[in-house]
Amino acid sequence: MIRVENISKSFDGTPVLRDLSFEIPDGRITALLGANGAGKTSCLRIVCGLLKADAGRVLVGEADPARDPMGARRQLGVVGDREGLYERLTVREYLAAFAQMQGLSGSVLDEALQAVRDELELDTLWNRRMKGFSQGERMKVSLARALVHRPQHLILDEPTRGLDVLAVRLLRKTLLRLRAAGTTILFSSHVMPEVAELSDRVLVMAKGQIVGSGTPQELSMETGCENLEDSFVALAYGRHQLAPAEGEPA
Ligand SMILES: Nc1ncnc2c1ncn2[C@@H]1O[C@H](COP(=O)(O)OP(=O)(O)OP(=O)(O)O)[C@@H](O)[C@H]1O
Repeated sequence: MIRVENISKSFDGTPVLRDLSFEIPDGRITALLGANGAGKTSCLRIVCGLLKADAGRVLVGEADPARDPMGARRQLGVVGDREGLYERLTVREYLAAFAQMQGLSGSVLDEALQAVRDELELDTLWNRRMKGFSQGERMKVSLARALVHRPQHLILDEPTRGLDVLAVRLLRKTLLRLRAAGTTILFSSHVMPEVAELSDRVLVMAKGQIVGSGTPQELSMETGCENLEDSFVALAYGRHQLAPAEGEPA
């Protein structure tokens, strides 16, 4: 379980996260939705221990990333939205280095590498240097890196951005398999059909606060809207934004 308790964060005196609290249960896929600038990435970076909150506390399992970064990192896999890869390394070398940093060695390391190679269909990329990798290839490597140490918790910031259909399907299949195995999954996205299809629970964020949470169906009932996109607009921007644009059918 991931628990966020009363987190606040400001940049240069401007509040970005305001007394934010929520829980992410095990064995479920939770989506974090919010407008551009709502604070999703800042929130995820705090959960991962990459950014320090001004106030409040996070628990990843039993570990607080601010006080016990190594303990939290062992239980966390992270797929960020703007990360770089070490382009001179082959995929195998890169994943082996990360797995070693997580304390894996010997036959355990070899088995972990083989497992992500098979699961993420990395055979043809395995011994290639990563320079020039396409967006989809980079996503596969990022996901493999996040999963190589079999973490209980997985955090993904806009994981499908720029991916083609097959890459999205592979990601979706992987997330569903991890959910079935009990993994705690939190991802941010702007793609409503994907969120509606994949997530058990949705958190809607606006101006650094949670303004709605529940299953997509619960959010529809709460807002009286037919679909997740309209529910999101009503919660995040206000119902007046649901009025049809000029030229659109009412
Ligand atoms: N390091 C920083 N320094 C100053 N301001 C920052 C910093 N990081 C984020 N911000 C600001 O905090 C606000 C929230 O940004 P954040 O990236 O968390 O939003 P987001 O919901 O992930 O947005 P998007 O959907 O556009 O990626 C924005 O106004 C952003 O400009």
